[in-house]
Amino acid sequence: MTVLSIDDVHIGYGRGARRVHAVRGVTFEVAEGRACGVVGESGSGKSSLARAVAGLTRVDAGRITVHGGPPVPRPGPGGVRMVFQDPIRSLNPRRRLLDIVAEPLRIAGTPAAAAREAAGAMMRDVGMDPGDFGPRRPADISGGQAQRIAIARALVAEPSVLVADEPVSGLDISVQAGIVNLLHALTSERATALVFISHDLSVVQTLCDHVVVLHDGRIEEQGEVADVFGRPGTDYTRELVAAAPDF
Ligand SMILES: Nc1ncnc2c1ncn2[C@@H]1O[C@H](COP(=O)(O)OP(=O)(O)OP(=O)(O)O)[C@@H](O)[C@H]1O
Repeated sequence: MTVLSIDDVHIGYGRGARRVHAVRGVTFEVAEGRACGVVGESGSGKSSLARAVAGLTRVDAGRITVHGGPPVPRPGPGGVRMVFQDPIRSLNPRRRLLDIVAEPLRIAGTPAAAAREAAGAMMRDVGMDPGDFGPRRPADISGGQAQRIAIARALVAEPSVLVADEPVSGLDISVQAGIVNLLHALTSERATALVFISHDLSVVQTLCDHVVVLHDGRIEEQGEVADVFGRPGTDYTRELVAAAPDF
């Protein structure tokens, strides 16, 4: 079943001669439990699209819907949550990790004790023992552990869509695979639609079913990952594939 629908979306910044058309008529869909990669060179519009899917950037034209309604950046029906490139900066440095993971549930009105219990279970799901890590603060953990906490916080209130914007780019190579496997396991188990923004084609190939190639804000091509990367249909995609190390 289609969860996320992006229909002829346009996003621009600024006015007049300085106007930048960041996204120009992008259309694609993501079904439940499926992962869609969005790739393209720097400035191709990936982050603008990601933020719009999360309801954080206004769309100038076209429509983004989650289960038929507008995306909302909070828990509940139509909920879309994001994880970002810099996990430590995305976590409140003053709060304990268990409280950080519990916060979306508290916002959604879950009583404190139930929220803490669910947050503890979610921490276990991302491989962080709540007894050990729950009382710690973001400064006490590594980047990979912080990304696990950010993923736990994003998924604890069961959003319909998770948008991950370069979630492993800032991490040590040795911890990247663990985070990618975790994203795959958690989103497919929960039937969460995943939009995965990355410049790393090999990570997209591991994680995603479908891929959308963006070029200057337009879709260059899209399709099943094996087809697009295995038999690129355009010179732009061919160059992206050729430029990818270890590919
Ligand atoms: N807040 C903004 N104000 C003005 N222009 C912006 C803003 N955000 C993005 N842009 C411009 O929109 C275009 C697309 O940027 P965007 O960040 O979406 O691309 P990207 O593919 O995510 O790039 P990167 O990989 O470098 O993050 C670029 O030309 C960028 O300069």
